[in-house]
Amino acid sequence: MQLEAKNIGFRYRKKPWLFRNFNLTLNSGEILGLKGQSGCGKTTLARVLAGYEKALEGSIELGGAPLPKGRYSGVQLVFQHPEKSVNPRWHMRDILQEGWRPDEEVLARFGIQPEWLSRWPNELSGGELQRFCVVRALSPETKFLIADEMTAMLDAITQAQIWQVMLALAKERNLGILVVSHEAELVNRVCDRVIELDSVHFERNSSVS
Ligand SMILES: Nc1ncnc2c1ncn2[C@@H]1O[C@H](COP(=O)(O)OP(=O)(O)OP(=O)(O)O)[C@@H](O)[C@H]1O
Repeated sequence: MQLEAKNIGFRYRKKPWLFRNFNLTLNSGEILGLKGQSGCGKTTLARVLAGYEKALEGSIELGGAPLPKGRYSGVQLVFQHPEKSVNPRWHMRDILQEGWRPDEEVLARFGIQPEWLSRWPNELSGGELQRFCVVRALSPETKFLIADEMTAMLDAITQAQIWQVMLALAKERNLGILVVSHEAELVNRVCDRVIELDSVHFERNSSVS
Protein backbone atom coordinates (compact mmCIF):
# COMPACT_ATOMS: atom_id res chain seq x y z
CA MET A 1 0.00 0.00 0.00
CA GLN A 2 1.07 3.59 -0.59
CA LEU A 3 0.28 7.00 0.81
CA GLU A 4 0.58 9.40 -2.09
CA ALA A 5 0.57 13.15 -2.39
CA LYS A 6 -0.10 14.08 -6.01
CA ASN A 7 0.75 17.59 -7.15
CA ILE A 8 -0.41 19.08 -3.88
CA GLY A 9 -0.33 22.78 -3.13
CA PHE A 10 -1.16 24.67 0.04
CA ARG A 11 -1.07 28.22 1.36
CA TYR A 12 -2.72 30.02 4.26
CA ARG A 13 -5.34 32.45 2.96
CA LYS A 14 -3.66 35.01 0.69
CA LYS A 15 -0.12 34.20 1.87
CA PRO A 16 2.46 32.83 -0.56
CA TRP A 17 2.28 29.15 -1.46
CA LEU A 18 4.16 27.01 1.07
CA PHE A 19 4.43 24.20 -1.45
CA ARG A 20 3.03 23.60 -4.87
CA ASN A 21 3.18 20.73 -7.37
CA PHE A 22 4.57 18.64 -4.55
CA ASN A 23 4.65 14.87 -4.95
CA LEU A 24 5.48 12.30 -2.34
CA THR A 25 5.08 8.55 -2.10
CA LEU A 26 5.39 6.70 1.19
CA ASN A 27 5.36 2.92 0.99
CA SER A 28 4.15 0.46 3.60
CA GLY A 29 7.00 -0.49 5.90
CA GLU A 30 9.09 2.49 4.84
CA ILE A 31 10.55 5.02 7.30
CA LEU A 32 10.86 8.29 5.42
CA GLY A 33 12.47 11.41 6.90
CA LEU A 34 11.38 14.98 6.19
CA LYS A 35 13.83 17.71 7.13
CA GLY A 36 13.66 21.43 6.58
CA GLN A 37 14.25 24.79 8.20
CA SER A 38 11.90 26.20 10.77
CA GLY A 39 8.86 27.72 9.09
CA CYS A 40 9.34 26.06 5.71
CA GLY A 41 6.04 24.20 6.01
CA LYS A 42 6.80 20.77 7.48
CA THR A 43 3.94 20.79 9.99
CA THR A 44 1.55 22.12 7.37
CA LEU A 45 2.57 19.34 5.00
CA ALA A 46 2.15 16.78 7.81
CA ARG A 47 -1.38 18.08 8.49
CA VAL A 48 -2.30 17.98 4.82
CA LEU A 49 -0.96 14.42 4.43
CA ALA A 50 -2.97 13.30 7.45
CA GLY A 51 -6.14 14.97 6.16
CA TYR A 52 -6.33 17.63 8.91
CA GLU A 53 -6.04 20.36 6.26
CA LYS A 54 -7.31 20.06 2.71
CA ALA A 55 -4.80 20.51 -0.08
CA LEU A 56 -5.86 23.50 -2.20
CA GLU A 57 -4.46 21.79 -5.26
CA GLY A 58 -3.82 18.14 -6.01
CA SER A 59 -4.87 15.12 -3.97
CA ILE A 60 -3.88 12.75 -1.19
CA GLU A 61 -4.53 9.07 -1.75
CA LEU A 62 -4.31 6.10 0.55
CA GLY A 63 -4.12 2.83 -1.34
CA GLY A 64 -5.36 4.62 -4.46
CA ALA A 65 -8.45 6.14 -2.78
CA PRO A 66 -9.10 9.49 -1.08
CA LEU A 67 -8.58 9.62 2.69
CA PRO A 68 -11.73 8.50 4.52
CA LYS A 69 -13.93 11.15 6.11
CA GLY A 70 -15.82 10.74 9.36
CA ARG A 71 -14.29 7.43 10.37
CA TYR A 72 -10.94 6.19 11.69
CA SER A 73 -8.27 7.07 9.16
CA GLY A 74 -5.46 4.75 8.20
CA VAL A 75 -3.21 7.82 8.31
CA GLN A 76 -2.58 9.04 11.85
CA LEU A 77 -0.71 12.12 13.00
CA VAL A 78 1.22 12.48 16.25
CA PHE A 79 2.65 15.90 16.84
CA GLN A 80 5.00 17.60 19.22
CA HIS A 81 2.63 18.83 21.91
CA PRO A 82 0.66 16.00 23.55
CA GLU A 83 -1.06 18.40 25.96
CA LYS A 84 -2.74 20.07 22.97
CA SER A 85 -4.00 16.81 21.52
CA VAL A 86 -5.83 15.39 24.53
CA ASN A 87 -9.07 16.42 26.21
CA PRO A 88 -8.04 17.73 29.66
CA ARG A 89 -11.39 16.61 31.10
CA TRP A 90 -10.94 12.97 30.17
CA HIS A 91 -9.13 10.31 32.15
CA MET A 92 -6.13 8.79 30.39
CA ARG A 93 -7.98 5.48 29.93
CA ASP A 94 -10.70 7.21 27.88
CA ILE A 95 -8.16 9.22 25.90
CA LEU A 96 -6.24 6.07 25.09
CA GLN A 97 -9.32 4.15 24.02
CA GLU A 98 -10.65 6.87 21.70
CA GLY A 99 -9.53 4.96 18.64
CA TRP A 100 -8.98 1.39 19.82
CA ARG A 101 -8.33 -0.78 22.88
CA PRO A 102 -4.62 -1.45 23.19
CA ASP A 103 -3.73 -4.49 25.27
CA GLU A 104 -1.36 -4.55 28.23
CA GLU A 105 1.52 -5.79 26.12
CA VAL A 106 1.44 -2.70 23.87
CA LEU A 107 1.19 -0.43 26.90
CA ALA A 108 4.16 -2.16 28.52
CA ARG A 109 6.25 -1.89 25.37
CA PHE A 110 5.77 1.87 25.41
CA GLY A 111 6.47 2.03 29.14
CA ILE A 112 2.94 3.07 30.13
CA GLN A 113 2.31 2.12 33.75
CA PRO A 114 -1.19 0.74 34.53
CA GLU A 115 -1.75 3.27 37.34
CA TRP A 116 -1.40 6.15 34.87
CA LEU A 117 -4.68 5.07 33.20
CA SER A 118 -6.79 6.51 36.02
CA ARG A 119 -5.00 9.89 36.01
CA TRP A 120 -5.94 13.18 34.35
CA PRO A 121 -3.64 14.52 31.60
CA ASN A 122 -2.23 17.24 33.90
CA GLU A 123 -1.07 14.54 36.32
CA LEU A 124 1.46 13.17 33.83
CA SER A 125 4.77 14.49 32.50
CA GLY A 126 5.02 15.53 28.86
CA GLY A 127 6.93 12.35 28.03
CA GLU A 128 4.38 10.12 29.78
CA LEU A 129 1.53 11.90 28.01
CA GLN A 130 3.23 11.55 24.65
CA ARG A 131 3.48 7.77 25.10
CA PHE A 132 -0.34 7.71 25.33
CA CYS A 133 -0.67 9.81 22.18
CA VAL A 134 1.65 7.48 20.30
CA VAL A 135 -0.20 4.33 21.38
CA ARG A 136 -3.59 5.95 20.69
CA ALA A 137 -2.51 6.46 17.08
CA LEU A 138 -1.39 2.87 16.60
CA SER A 139 -4.66 1.03 16.09
CA PRO A 140 -4.31 -2.06 13.89
CA GLU A 141 -6.17 0.00 11.25
CA THR A 142 -3.32 2.51 11.10
CA LYS A 143 -1.30 2.00 7.94
CA PHE A 144 0.79 5.18 8.01
CA LEU A 145 1.98 7.31 10.90
CA ILE A 146 3.03 10.92 10.47
CA ALA A 147 5.38 11.69 13.36
CA ASP A 148 5.74 15.48 13.47
CA GLU A 149 8.56 16.25 15.93
CA MET A 150 7.01 13.42 17.92
CA THR A 151 9.87 13.04 20.38
CA ALA A 152 11.35 16.55 20.20
CA MET A 153 10.43 17.41 23.79
CA LEU A 154 11.72 14.18 25.30
CA ASP A 155 15.12 13.47 26.84
CA ALA A 156 17.55 11.42 24.77
CA ILE A 157 16.94 8.14 26.62
CA THR A 158 13.13 8.34 26.37
CA GLN A 159 13.43 9.39 22.73
CA ALA A 160 15.60 6.37 21.96
CA GLN A 161 13.23 4.01 23.82
CA ILE A 162 10.17 5.24 21.95
CA TRP A 163 11.85 5.03 18.55
CA GLN A 164 13.17 1.55 19.27
CA VAL A 165 9.63 0.32 19.95
CA MET A 166 8.21 2.31 17.01
CA LEU A 167 10.66 0.83 14.54
CA ALA A 168 10.06 -2.73 15.80
CA LEU A 169 6.31 -2.19 15.51
CA ALA A 170 6.66 -0.72 12.02
CA LYS A 171 8.44 -3.91 10.96
CA GLU A 172 5.90 -6.20 12.59
CA ARG A 173 2.91 -4.38 11.09
CA ASN A 174 4.47 -3.17 7.85
CA LEU A 175 3.65 0.37 8.95
CA GLY A 176 4.94 3.33 6.92
CA ILE A 177 6.22 6.27 8.97
CA LEU A 178 6.99 9.84 7.95
CA VAL A 179 9.46 11.26 10.45
CA VAL A 180 9.19 15.05 10.40
CA SER A 181 12.09 16.49 12.36
CA HIS A 182 14.72 19.17 12.47
CA GLU A 183 17.03 16.74 14.28
CA ALA A 184 19.38 15.47 11.59
CA GLU A 185 20.88 12.85 13.89
CA LEU A 186 17.49 11.26 14.61
CA VAL A 187 16.37 11.36 11.00
CA ASN A 188 19.59 9.85 9.71
CA ARG A 189 19.51 7.11 12.34
CA VAL A 190 15.92 5.89 11.94
CA CYS A 191 15.03 6.61 8.30
CA ASP A 192 15.48 4.56 5.14
CA ARG A 193 15.54 7.74 3.05
CA VAL A 194 15.29 11.46 3.69
CA ILE A 195 13.69 14.40 1.87
CA GLU A 196 15.04 17.92 2.38
CA LEU A 197 11.96 20.06 2.02
CA ASP A 198 13.92 23.24 1.26
CA SER A 199 15.50 21.83 -1.84
CA VAL A 200 12.28 20.62 -3.41
CA HIS A 201 9.38 22.91 -2.50
CA PHE A 202 8.32 26.53 -2.95
CA GLU A 203 6.42 26.67 -6.17
CA ARG A 204 8.93 24.58 -8.03
CA ASN A 205 7.83 21.48 -9.78
CA SER A 206 9.00 19.08 -7.15
CA SER A 207 8.73 15.34 -7.22
CA VAL A 208 9.84 12.93 -4.54
CA SER A 209 8.98 9.28 -4.83
N1 LIG B 1 -2.85 28.60 10.81
C1 LIG B 1 -1.95 29.37 10.17
N2 LIG B 1 -2.33 30.51 9.57
C2 LIG B 1 -1.46 31.28 8.90
N3 LIG B 1 -0.14 30.98 8.75
C3 LIG B 1 0.30 29.85 9.33
C4 LIG B 1 -0.57 28.99 10.07
N4 LIG B 1 0.15 27.94 10.53
C5 LIG B 1 1.41 28.15 10.11
N5 LIG B 1 1.51 29.27 9.39
C6 LIG B 1 2.72 29.80 8.72
O1 LIG B 1 3.08 28.89 7.70
C7 LIG B 1 4.49 28.73 7.64
C8 LIG B 1 4.85 27.25 7.81
O2 LIG B 1 4.51 26.82 9.12
P1 LIG B 1 4.80 25.32 9.59
O3 LIG B 1 4.37 25.23 11.01
O4 LIG B 1 4.18 24.39 8.62
O5 LIG B 1 6.40 25.24 9.46
P2 LIG B 1 7.44 24.19 10.03
O6 LIG B 1 8.42 23.92 8.94
O7 LIG B 1 6.73 23.02 10.61
O8 LIG B 1 8.13 25.02 11.20
P3 LIG B 1 8.85 24.54 12.56
O9 LIG B 1 10.00 23.65 12.18
O10 LIG B 1 9.31 25.84 13.16
O11 LIG B 1 7.80 23.86 13.39
C9 LIG B 1 5.06 29.61 8.74
O12 LIG B 1 5.50 30.81 8.13
C10 LIG B 1 3.91 29.86 9.66
O13 LIG B 1 4.01 31.14 10.26
